[in-house]
Amino acid sequence: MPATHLAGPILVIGTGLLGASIGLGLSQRGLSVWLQDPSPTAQTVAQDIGAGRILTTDQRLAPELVVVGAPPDVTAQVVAQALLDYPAATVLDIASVKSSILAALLADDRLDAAALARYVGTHPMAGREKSGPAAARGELFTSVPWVMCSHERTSPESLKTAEAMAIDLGATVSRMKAKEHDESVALISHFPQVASSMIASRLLNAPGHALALAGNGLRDTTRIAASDPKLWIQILSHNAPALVDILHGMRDDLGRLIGTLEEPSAPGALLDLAQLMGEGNAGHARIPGKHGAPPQAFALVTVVVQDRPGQISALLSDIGAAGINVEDLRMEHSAGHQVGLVDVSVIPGRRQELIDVLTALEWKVVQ
Ligand SMILES: NC(=O)c1ccc[n+]([C@@H]2O[C@H](COP(=O)([O-])OP(=O)(O)OC[C@H]3O[C@@H](n4cnc5c(N)ncnc54)[C@H](O)[C@@H]3O)[C@@H](O)[C@H]2O)c1
Ligand SMILES: O=C(O)C(=O)C[C@]1(C(=O)O)C=C[C@@H](O)C=C1
Repeated sequence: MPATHLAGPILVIGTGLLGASIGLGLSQRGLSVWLQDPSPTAQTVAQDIGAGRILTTDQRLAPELVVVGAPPDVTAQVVAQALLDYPAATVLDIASVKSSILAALLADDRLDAAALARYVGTHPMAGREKSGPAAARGELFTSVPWVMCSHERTSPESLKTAEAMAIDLGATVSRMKAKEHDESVALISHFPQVASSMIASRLLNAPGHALALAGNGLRDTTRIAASDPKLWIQILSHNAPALVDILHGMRDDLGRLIGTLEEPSAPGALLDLAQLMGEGNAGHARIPGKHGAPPQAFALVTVVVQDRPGQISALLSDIGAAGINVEDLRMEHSAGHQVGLVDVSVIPGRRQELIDVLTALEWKVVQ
């Protein structure tokens, strides 16, 4: 069983995708996890998948840590109640926005300095375009950034407990003030969500024969357009000012692009397009790799697999048996074909060895 830095018990309030994933990950580490959600279905499914045990109303608990996994709109209220109900516990939330929740807690006159000292606002930079506990994954947080937004009154002990949980779940901890966090995620999370939704909304009236041609370009840019609108209207409205600044910049770029494409043979038009694409290349190259490694730090090996059950696990077990760590994995299916392409990312020093091992085992490696 993996080591843990926590003692438990831990209470997760709000057992949807994120809450149940946290419960699952901590339970897998042998910690005692309790679950609570106003939706009886959400807490039962979370319990059924192994995220912990449902806390009944007559049970008394003295948790070391309370994790609030509720939607942003109600997070401050649930955190405040948990601080009052569990006077010895650290209480953290994982909502995607931080300033509005902190402001509501600081303004809550039921909470004294000692209570506020036990609150830590946090945000794991991991999720899925699905919601609810059925989509939960214990390993969701492996190698992802987890931001700690302590405030002026947060006690060092509570910050340490919150960080211990993130570390236990395999995340990389970083620290930021709430405002700096909200401005950062407006750019790297909330704007991409809006852009993806806007691209996908162009497809509403697309003819079937055009959609039939959809490849990975469209799939890559629209995966998160399937995200839950109920959650995102809360996130976007709580972080509106930071997002509006970015959208103004995007509007300027779009205006420039439209102007250029309206007269593509005008002098300088192609240079303008090249500049726009080049700026995109440069921005993309700045996205860090896994573990905060420099971009493109991993080497890619592409393997052809038959489209039948057990192929991926057979491939992964062959790679594991060779003692090579898989840093990332992507699968591509070609419509109508009986094969798929699996992109395996490994550290560059082991790429050739992986190709040799897989080729010897008669896997078809695309060179
Ligand atoms: N989905 C993501 O990708 C992602 C990633 C990082 C952080 N977050 C944040 O995590 C939180 C949960 O998101 P999710 O994706 O798990 O949503 P979800 O819809 O899957 O789960 C939310 C759960 O909260 C419960 N809930 C509703 N009102 C509640 C209340 N008053 N008290 C307690 N529980 C309540 C719901 O019944 C539901 O089970 C949100 O604040 C979100 O901003 C989401
Ligand atoms: O990968 C996804 O599907 C996500 O929605 C993840 C994502 C992100 O933008 O990276 C979305 C919102 C959360 O607040 C944190 C993470």
